[in-house]
Amino acid sequence: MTWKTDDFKEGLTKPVLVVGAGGIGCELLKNLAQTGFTKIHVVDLDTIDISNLNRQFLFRKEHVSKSKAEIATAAVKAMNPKIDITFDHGSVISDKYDINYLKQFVVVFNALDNFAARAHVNRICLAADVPLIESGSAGYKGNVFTIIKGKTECFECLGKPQQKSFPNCTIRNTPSEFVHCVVWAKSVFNQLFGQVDPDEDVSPSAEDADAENKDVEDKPEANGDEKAVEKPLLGKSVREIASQSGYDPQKVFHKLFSDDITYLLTMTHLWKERRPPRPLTWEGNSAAGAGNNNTVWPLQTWEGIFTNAVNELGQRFAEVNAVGNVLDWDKDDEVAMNFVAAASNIRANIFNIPMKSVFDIKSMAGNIIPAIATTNAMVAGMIVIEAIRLLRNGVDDLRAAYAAGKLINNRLISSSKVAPPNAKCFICGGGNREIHIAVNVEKMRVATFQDVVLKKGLSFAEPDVVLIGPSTIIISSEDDVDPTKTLHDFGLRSSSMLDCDDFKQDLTVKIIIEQDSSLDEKQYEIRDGAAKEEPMEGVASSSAPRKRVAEAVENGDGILSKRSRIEAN
Ligand SMILES: Nc1ncnc2c1ncn2[C@@H]1O[C@H](COP(=O)(O)OP(=O)(O)OP(=O)(O)O)[C@@H](O)[C@H]1O
Ligand SMILES: [Zn+2]
Repeated sequence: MTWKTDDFKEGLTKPVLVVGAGGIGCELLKNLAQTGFTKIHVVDLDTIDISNLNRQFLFRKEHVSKSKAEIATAAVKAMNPKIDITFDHGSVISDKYDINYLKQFVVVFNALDNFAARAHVNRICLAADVPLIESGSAGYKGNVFTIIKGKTECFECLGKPQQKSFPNCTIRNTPSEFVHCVVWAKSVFNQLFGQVDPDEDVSPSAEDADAENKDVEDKPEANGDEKAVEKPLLGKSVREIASQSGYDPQKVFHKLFSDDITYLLTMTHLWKERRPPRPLTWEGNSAAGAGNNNTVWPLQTWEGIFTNAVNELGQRFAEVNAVGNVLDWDKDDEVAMNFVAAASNIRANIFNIPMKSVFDIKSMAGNIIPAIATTNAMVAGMIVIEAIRLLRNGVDDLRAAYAAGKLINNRLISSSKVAPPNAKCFICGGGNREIHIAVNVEKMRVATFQDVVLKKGLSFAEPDVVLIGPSTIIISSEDDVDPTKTLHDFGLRSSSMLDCDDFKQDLTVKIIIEQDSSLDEKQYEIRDGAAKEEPMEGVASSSAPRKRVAEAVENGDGILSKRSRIEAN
């Protein structure tokens, strides 16, 4: 008996939508064409970059800078001219891809690389009641699962993966892993050459973990000879020291690796159970020992590299600053990368943490998980198997498939039953769509609430927000918000209730505001009892509210439990 029944063959002629023509998308389009799908529409907003060519095999060198969707479409046509394939060079979040448009497809395939687009497609597919096959890969890991309204969990049932963050006091006072030094070094770059952000202060912190430490705070101000041990220059920021000295590398080095470390040593209780750091003095070393980027160089060499990088970046900063700009850190800018590599290695050495190579630091600092062509090929294969199951037997036959990057029971690819919808999911769970959000209404501006909380945090595309009761319009998707107004200015208080409606996603959610004056203007907390954050080091856990704090940061492509989703591909 063949599985290619007439019904199945008929299914292959129905229109399918492929969202994303990158690593997984190229493999998938080829598989769909070879499996016999005959009506395909593909959408991708990007153009081909030379770095895509190693794995996005539908593209060639001559296609660089051309539309991915267009070239992929032409390549599929060349494979089989009978296939009716069309494309859009644009975003799936654009108006064209509304719920009605989606209803023509028998299945949608996500081959995306970011949470926002994935969440949006999840919502519009649920609203249109069209099955969505979601997929992702990161390094050797990959997964595929199908989302069917009311039958399976959706993309957002497990909540949004939180970016790994480290307690501020660990970064500033007591680094214990190399990555803490990398995070610190990237902040130093911004403090010296970028947009100064007070939340990214790099100097020792006398707060939090050190609240009990009276040694420093209670001592009278230093005078005369004792100055070096008391509060060495902590009053001046590294930016002030740098600009007052014309970015003198010796002065910057002295502040970061001598004065600040000496200051930390005065917080004696920090070092009762830790190995204390060791201040360094600048010796004017050169970068002569530098060699292969894969090897770890001697400390003196890093000092020389640090010196060269401060000199060059200081000059660049002076040029751009003269016209009101600042520098942005970029892992592919060799000098900026060298600065971070040198600063993190010197700090690591001071804190007795083994140093690392530029290559290792680059992948830590750039948060890079390599895209691997064979993983994408495996994922695209799994997607088509799921699509065939879906077309043949519907939801009963589906499996969530994943590659864990290692053999499990001698298999590279494993699968599990599809999970049912999470009753608590605010997208597909049914019942009350309510979210409790803590903000500081006096500090948070409506514009921040719109961009950071609703769009970045909760993945709304075009939210309209009304204050329930007085029916005040807080945000209208058709008008710009007043950038000066706070939530308080619009009458929001603790327990205020908002109706948040997104026409594009056919989604209405009730938001209950909880006032928390400990939060700053860009912070918010989803108080749903879901993900918890560890308390700050040194703060008794009983006194620390163990809640999720989401910041105004783009979420990283976080990964992975058995069933969880993969954000990159
Ligand atoms: N909103 C969107 N609408 C349409 N396509 C999108 C959207 N967001 C992302 N994409 C596309 O999804 C694809 C994801 O593929 P992939 O992860 O291989 O990314 P890439 O950008 O090609 O590679 P890399 O990030 O490694 O340079 C990309 O081609 C990207 O342009
Ligand atoms: Zn859900």
